[in-house]
This record gives sequence, C-alpha cells and structure tokens, in this order.
Amino acid sequence: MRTVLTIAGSDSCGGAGIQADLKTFSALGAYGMSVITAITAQNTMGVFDVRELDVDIIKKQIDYLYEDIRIDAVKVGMVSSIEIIDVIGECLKKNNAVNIVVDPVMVSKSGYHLLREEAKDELFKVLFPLAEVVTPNLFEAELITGAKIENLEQMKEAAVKIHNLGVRKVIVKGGHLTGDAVDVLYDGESFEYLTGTRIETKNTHGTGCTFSSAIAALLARGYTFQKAARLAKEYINGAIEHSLEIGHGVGPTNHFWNLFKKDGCINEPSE
Ligand SMILES: Nc1ncnc2c1ncn2[C@@H]1O[C@H](COP(=O)(O)OP(=O)(O)O)[C@@H](O)[C@H]1O
Ligand SMILES: Cc1ncc(COP(=O)(O)O)c(N)n1
Repeated sequence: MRTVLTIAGSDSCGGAGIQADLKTFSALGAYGMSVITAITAQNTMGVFDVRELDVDIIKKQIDYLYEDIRIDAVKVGMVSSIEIIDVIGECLKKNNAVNIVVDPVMVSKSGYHLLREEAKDELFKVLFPLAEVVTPNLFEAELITGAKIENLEQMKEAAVKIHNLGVRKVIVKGGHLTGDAVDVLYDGESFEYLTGTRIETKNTHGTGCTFSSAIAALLARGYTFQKAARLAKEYINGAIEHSLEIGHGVGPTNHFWNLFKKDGCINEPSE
C-alpha cells in the first residue's frame, strides 16, 4: 500500500484541512497519515478560533513517522507561523521527503487569515523550494507575485513568476475566475491547461485541500506528475459536482462519489 502524509490544520467541520485530506487519500486508494499543525474551530459558516500546536510536538509527529514508515508523498496545507514553517522545512529535509505538494493556504473561503502576515515570506523561502508542485489559488498567486490576475494570460505570467522563485512546478488554480474552471500548470518548460466544467454551487468548502491531496495521493501511487495532475482535476471536479448540502454556509466536497464509478481514479496506476 502506498502511503501519504498530510501536514495541515484540523477543520472541525471536516470539509477542509486534515479531514478533507485523509478522505481524499482513502478515496484514491492511498494510506493516509496526518501531522496536525493547528486546530481550528470551524463550521460551514466560518472559522471562529485557531490554536497553533507547539513546534516540539509538530517536530515529533513528523520525525516519529519517518523513523518508522516509508512515506511516498506529502501534502502541506495550513502552516500559520514562521516557527511552524521552519520546523516543517527542517524535518522534511532531514528525512529526505519526496513528492511534496505545497498548497499555500493563506485565507479561508470565509475570509479568516490562516497564515500569519509575517510568515508569508518564510513559506516562500523555506517550503516552496522543497515542493514538487505548489498550488496557489488566484488570490494566493496575486499575493505571491504582487500582480492582479483576471484572465488566463495573467495566470500564465503568475505561474512563471512563481516558478522563478525556485519552485519546480506550479499550478495556478482558476476556481475563482468565471467561465470554465481552468487551472494553469507550468513546469518551467511548457504550460498545460487543466480544464473542468464550472459547477454552479456554493458548496466549495475544501476544494483546494482536496485538489492538492489528490495530487499527493496519485503521486504516491506512482502516476507521473502530469497524469497525477490531470486525474486530480477530474477528481476535484466530481467531488464538487457531488458536493454536499451540509450546514448553513459553504458545504463540503464529497469524496465518495467516485467509489461507484466503474473506471474512475481508483484504478491501479497504469504508468
Ligand atoms: N465551481 C467550480 N466548478 C468546478 N471546479 C471548481 C469550482 N471551484 C473551484 N474549482 C476547482 O477546484 C480546484 C481548487 O480551486 P480553488 O477553489 O480555486 O482553490 P482554493 O480552495 O485554494 O481557493 C481547482 O481545480 C479549481 O479549478
Ligand atoms: C484547517 C483549514 N485548512 C485549510 C482551509 C482552506 O479551505 P477553504 O479555502 O475551502 O476554506 C480551511 N478552511 N481550514
């Protein structure tokens, strides 16, 4: 069984963060493990409070996993402070972590700041260079590059700028644009559009977490990067299409719709 680790925050309502990641790993046939960086008090209406865990327990969670278990891929989500980012960077380097997917989580859909303002540059400096791929949404890509993004051309420019920060591959997600949900993948040489039909729903809680975790799970399962990205896009599209009307706010993605598909993403890796 291939294994995948998420290093992220806990979302008490189960739609994003650690909980979304573990559901995605299971649905895609990988064995999931978690290192919790922070606990959020959150529901579909918003994030109401956050407690960061201390760096010592974050370090121990990571180190004891690597001491015991082969880890085939890692997804990094909410990391919130400079100290937390530094300890994660140290541990991933020391343990020669592979297939690292960094989702630069900054602000929740409900507008709560999950990354401290002063920690932004540390995230770029410490974790971006370790990543196989970084997956900013439009807002995050704007913050990283300092440039407004309103169309595909500007998404491509942002992807190049982010790649130039020393990132191997970038996927700028177009979930917050209008029209089809098109993401721009750039690997330093060429661009690829990951295209999905836009689904008209308010229930998009956890879409970014689900997408980045799907890439990590599929890399763990041995797919090539391009194939993992395309299948992850297919997976998130279905997870949004079948998203759940739970709670009074922004409902979560659904991870188990594809178990009923005959030839979906859960087949054995073909390459
Ligand atoms: N309404 C939608 N219909 C189809 N795909 C969507 C929709 N909203 C987001 N996506 C897709 O979900 C993935 C996550 O993107 P996004 O929602 O932009 O991330 P984040 O949660 O980080 O803001 C991307 O592949 C994006 O294109
Ligand atoms: C613990 C945690 N991590 C990430 C997100 C972002 O997800 P979204 O952008 O869908 O609110 C979140 N709300 N909570």
